Amino acid sequence: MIPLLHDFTGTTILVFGGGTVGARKARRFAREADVVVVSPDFADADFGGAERIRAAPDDEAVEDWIDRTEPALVVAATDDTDRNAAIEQAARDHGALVNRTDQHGERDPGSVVVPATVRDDPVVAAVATGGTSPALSRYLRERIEDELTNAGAMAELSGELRDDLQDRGVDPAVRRDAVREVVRSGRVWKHLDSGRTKARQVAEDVTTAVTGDLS
Ligand SMILES: C[C@@]1(CC(=O)O)c2cc3[nH]c(cc4nc(cc5[nH]c(cc(n2)[C@H]1CCC(=O)O)[C@@](C)(CC(=O)O)[C@@H]5CCC(=O)O)C(CC(=O)O)=C4CCC(=O)O)c(CCC(=O)O)c3CC(=O)O
Ligand SMILES: NC(=O)C1=CN([C@@H]2O[C@H](COP(=O)(O)OP(=O)(O)OC[C@H]3O[C@@H](n4cnc5c(N)ncnc54)[C@H](O)[C@@H]3O)[C@@H](O)[C@H]2O)C=CC1
Repeated sequence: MIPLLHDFTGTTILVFGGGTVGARKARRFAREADVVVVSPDFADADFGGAERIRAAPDDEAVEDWIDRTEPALVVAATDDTDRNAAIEQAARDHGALVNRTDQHGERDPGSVVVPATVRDDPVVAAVATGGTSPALSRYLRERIEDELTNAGAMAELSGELRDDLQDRGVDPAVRRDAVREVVRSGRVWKHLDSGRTKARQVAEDVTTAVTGDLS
């Protein structure tokens, strides 16, 4: 399985099942999508501000919910395997992506897996185990969390320098070397701890060492 990134901004995501698993997925997706959770009852958990609707849809009602909400992704997180299978089929029939939470192993196209995720925006890292050991995904996610400290700031800083070099017409090969040096520079990383202004100065010194003085 190959991880891809998907932008769900402006879409609706429909979750069936209000247990701890439904809550975790709702939280995950509510950061950028409008999430609707349909379930006869709800765990005492954080649903990330998702809209909660109390209902216990049968297979036909599942189809109605999907028709009505036109979701980009449907999450099947009920505790009923047959119902989850019907939810998967209905999502497919509607051309939506589907996340079966009660299965692991091979998947058909359009059936997606949710990895463990670490963020320091705009940087994101994901861990999955091919469904073999979600507990390990979680543990590895915890272990790499610290690795991403300041990665977001580094992405923004090196992105700005990349744009600057592009604007100044620097040759692509030189530009690439300069940006590579910046993201690998221990000094730039160190200064990101204490603020962006100094880090930017140090990063500019690093790029100038590669490009020569362009002024
Ligand atoms: C296939 C997949 C489908 C999907 O949900 O997309 C799936 C399926 C199943 N999970 C089960 C169990 C657990 N899942 C977790 C945790 C997470 N599960 C997540 C993803 C995935 N879970 C996908 C594969 C990802 C991969 O490839 O690794 C994470 C990473 C992402 C998220 O959910 O947000 C999130 C950690 C988030 C974080 O902390 O960062 C824990 C750990 C815990 O709770 O502490 C346990 C208990 C321990 C254990 O079993 O490992 C069961 C068995 C249920 C049963 O026993 O009946 C099934 C069904 C089955 O395996 O058949
Ligand atoms: N993917 C993952 O990360 C994990 C998946 N699982 C699997 O996920 C499923 C859900 O796990 P939990 O949240 O712990 O279970 P749970 O039993 O706490 O929650 C299931 C929820 O589904 C609701 N439900 C039942 N029929 C429904 C219907 N027709 N429509 C909508 N909602 C309905 C129930 O009322 C309940 O609120 C289980 O099948 C379990 O095997 C379990 C742990 C982790």
